[in-house]
Amino acid sequence: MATINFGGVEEQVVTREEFPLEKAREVLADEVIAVIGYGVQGPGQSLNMRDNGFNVIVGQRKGKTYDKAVADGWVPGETLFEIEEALEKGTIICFLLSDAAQIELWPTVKAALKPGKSLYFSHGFGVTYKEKTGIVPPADVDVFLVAPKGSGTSLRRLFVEGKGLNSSFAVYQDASGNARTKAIAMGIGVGSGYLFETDFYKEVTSDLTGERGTLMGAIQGIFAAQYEVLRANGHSPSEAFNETVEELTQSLMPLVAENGMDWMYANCSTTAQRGALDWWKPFHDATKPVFEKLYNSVKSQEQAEISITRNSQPDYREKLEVELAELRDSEMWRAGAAVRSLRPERS
Ligand SMILES: NC(=O)c1ccc[n+]([C@@H]2O[C@H](COP(=O)([O-])OP(=O)(O)OC[C@H]3O[C@@H](n4cnc5c(N)ncnc54)[C@H](O)[C@@H]3O)[C@@H](O)[C@H]2O)c1
Ligand SMILES: CC(C)(O)[C@@H](O)C(=O)O
Ligand SMILES: [Mg+2]
Ligand SMILES: [Mg+2]
Repeated sequence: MATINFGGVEEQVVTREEFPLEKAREVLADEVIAVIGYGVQGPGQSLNMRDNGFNVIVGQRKGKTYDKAVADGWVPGETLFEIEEALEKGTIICFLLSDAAQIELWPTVKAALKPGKSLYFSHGFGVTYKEKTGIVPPADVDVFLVAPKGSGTSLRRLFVEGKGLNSSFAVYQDASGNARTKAIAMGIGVGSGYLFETDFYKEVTSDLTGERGTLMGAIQGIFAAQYEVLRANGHSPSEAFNETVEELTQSLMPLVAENGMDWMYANCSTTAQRGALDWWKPFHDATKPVFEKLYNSVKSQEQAEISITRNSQPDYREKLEVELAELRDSEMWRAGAAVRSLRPERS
């Protein structure tokens, strides 16, 4: 473990220098890694591991997603199987169904978890909320997680570009005495940049907060609020969209990603810097109570309950699609589609 100073706090992280791909391949040399589910994380993780030289198979029920797996080069009967068959063949079971679907499939997965096998998650959800999910792994299997901090789509794209997402890892149960090493080897295998250690509870709590907060929920809320104010004051959709979203994603966030917030500020006018330095605090003060409410709702398991109940309904996909369509069909995001189509690289 390398000791890294994160803003004054020292943490131990695993880097690819100290745990190279070669070592990960050695650790997992005798394992058959069965990726169960081919939604978003399934393709990213399985393709990266396959390209990294691991022995990987995919388990996916028949349908559109199965066909996608075939198109991605997984071969039926050789590296692509029905879920039950993949569970049988795998020694490390990567449980990458949606969190709600994991509940339904758990009895089947549990039956396949013979002593000595490992159960791998990419979220702390299933076992942390075991009273709600019923996911209680047998005592004689290793249970660990690697949670890439980003979409499976980005995990794959960055890997192909020779880059990587950072991932957290955690061990829930160490039956073999080797669970932590296996978890790290899996983290390197799926294409992580560096790996930071956590536990299942902290992973699920921070993850649910982040995606409801700044990563997805809060950002849409703030975009919508500013766009509405600009529109109500006579600004055109293109002016409002450019000043709310397009400039952020195309110009300013890449600067933040490159070298931090002060670097982005420093590359804007002193007029902009003066205003931003004055206004970030009122935005902070206005939103902090909302973040506190959100964190408490995660902590009380209310968010887990909502997620399970809503995503277990037979028509949950259709209902999500209606809500996504509402976003897509809003004036702001329709303006966004028009703005994107006019980017020089797209025209
Ligand atoms: N989406 C991400 O990028 C992301 C990022 C980090 C962690 N995670 C975690 O990774 C895990 C997988 O998430 P995901 O977003 O890739 O999942 P997903 O919602 O894309 O679903 C994955 C698969 O589940 C299958 N499925 C759904 N219901 C099923 C059922 N009843 N029986 C059998 N198969 C069923 C689908 O066919 C699909 O292949 C979750 O624990 C999630 O929290 C996801
Ligand atoms: C990609 C995210 C938001 O980080 C992940 O947590 C998810 O649930 O999809
Ligand atoms: Mg999440
Ligand atoms: Mg996440």
